[in-house]
Amino acid sequence: MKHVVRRFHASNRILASNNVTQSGNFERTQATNHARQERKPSSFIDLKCVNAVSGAGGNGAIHFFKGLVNPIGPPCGGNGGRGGDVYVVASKEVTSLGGLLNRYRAVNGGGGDRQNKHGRDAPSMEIVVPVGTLVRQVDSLQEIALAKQMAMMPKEPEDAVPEQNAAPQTEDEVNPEIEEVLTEEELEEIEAATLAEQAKKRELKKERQLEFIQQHFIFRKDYVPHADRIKLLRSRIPPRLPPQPTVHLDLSRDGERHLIVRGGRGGFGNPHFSSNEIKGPGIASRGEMGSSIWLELELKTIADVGLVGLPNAGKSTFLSKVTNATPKIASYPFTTLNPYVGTIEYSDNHTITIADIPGLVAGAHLNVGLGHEFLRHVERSTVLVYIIDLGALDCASDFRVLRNELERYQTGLTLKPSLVVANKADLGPVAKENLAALQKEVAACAVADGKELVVIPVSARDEKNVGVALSHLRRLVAQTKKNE
Ligand SMILES: Nc1nc2c(ncn2[C@@H]2O[C@H](COP(=O)(O)OP(=O)(O)OP(=O)(O)O)[C@@H](O)[C@H]2O)c(=O)[nH]1
Ligand SMILES: [Mg+2]
Repeated sequence: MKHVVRRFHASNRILASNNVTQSGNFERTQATNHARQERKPSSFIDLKCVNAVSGAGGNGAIHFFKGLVNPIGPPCGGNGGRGGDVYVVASKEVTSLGGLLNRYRAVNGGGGDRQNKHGRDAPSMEIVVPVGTLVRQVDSLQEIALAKQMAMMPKEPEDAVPEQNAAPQTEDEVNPEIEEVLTEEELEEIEAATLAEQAKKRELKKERQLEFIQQHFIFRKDYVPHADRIKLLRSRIPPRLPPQPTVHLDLSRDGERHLIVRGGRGGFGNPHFSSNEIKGPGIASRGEMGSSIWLELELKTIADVGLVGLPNAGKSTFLSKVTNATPKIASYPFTTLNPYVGTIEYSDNHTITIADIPGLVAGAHLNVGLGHEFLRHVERSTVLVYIIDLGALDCASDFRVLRNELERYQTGLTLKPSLVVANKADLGPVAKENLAALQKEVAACAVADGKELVVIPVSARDEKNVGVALSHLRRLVAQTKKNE
């Protein structure tokens, strides 16, 4: 049998300090400490938040051809280039989110130049993620904090009566009592003050308008546009593009590529603004700003088969015998700390991918052991394989524990087409006795679910009966895919 393997990087999965102990459960004691000491920190990460920022467009330029006759010739400022887009790409060459940066910032577009030279368009930037990554747009941390703050702010009582604003008095409606009291000079002073106030307001409005215009346009040195030009320029501001839809992607194919944030458009050089009225425009437009969004990336392995079992049941041994994956195998629990994916290659070159994940224990949903977060890696498997240790004290109870944890992770997960591999069948009479008890329990579950559930005794270590399990797996995967 030929084997091809896709392997996740070694893990630095955080061994969350978890001292929860329940009777009958594994405690994360010496065994896990052992595993922790033996493993060097590495980069397996299956959940990550990244910030994607597109590049700003380049500014348009203000230039004029200079001739011998005419020192200020026709306008020749080039347009600005486009800012870089940010894409997300799925690649089977990448197996973890561990290598991703926290921020992806695309380059800004180049500015325009003299002699109608346009700025260069910036290259796009790619966030390369493993196949099986889910990409969701989320609020930035600041936005989440702000929303929380707003929610905590006391609301205005509904029955509060709004303050009655007295209608402004016009000149003719001056309170007669005041008129009686104020002298003519005093009234003139008030009038002058009001006029000054109004002039100040007008000035302020003009300043604001200019500021707004300057956000979109660049002017030749010392040029301050008049009110009519400001009005004209306002009408020349390019309309905004429709907002991009919220990002929500499931990257399941190798090479899949999606636009995440669009780069800003480049600004126009001054020739764009020449017209019959304006022959030598000292104006160019600025490039559009880039956009920034936050993405939550979650890796959920897509394999045909997902192996689930208690620690030490022999999942990694099984994987190592049916593929050429080389997971660590040892006689202490929690040897496997991050998912592995291997490929079973049948003699007719048919292939099936199979994912081994860290062991589950009772209470994994409460973060006992390594927790049940790793189940995201079998969630999307076509078929589940329960690996049960026939040397354990109570195999039937082990099977119940596994099913319970699967259901707690995701309701209905146990209804997936499944196979029970009763491992360590080489252990003699104990194994035989346990196998009978397990078969009884599995049969009861199969009846309750109305599903076919077969138990295949194997010895992964001695490679006994493994071929039967593989044939059964192939049939189950094919059948399920056909029905989908
Ligand atoms: N007797 C016997 N021992 C086995 C068999 N399969 C695995 N083992 C032993 O069981 C122990 C655990 O095997 P692993 O494959 O590391 O178990 P695991 O389920 O991957 O364990 P975790 O990664 O800790 O969850 C090792 O000492 C293996 O040699 C088998 O078929 N028979
Ligand atoms: Mg293992």
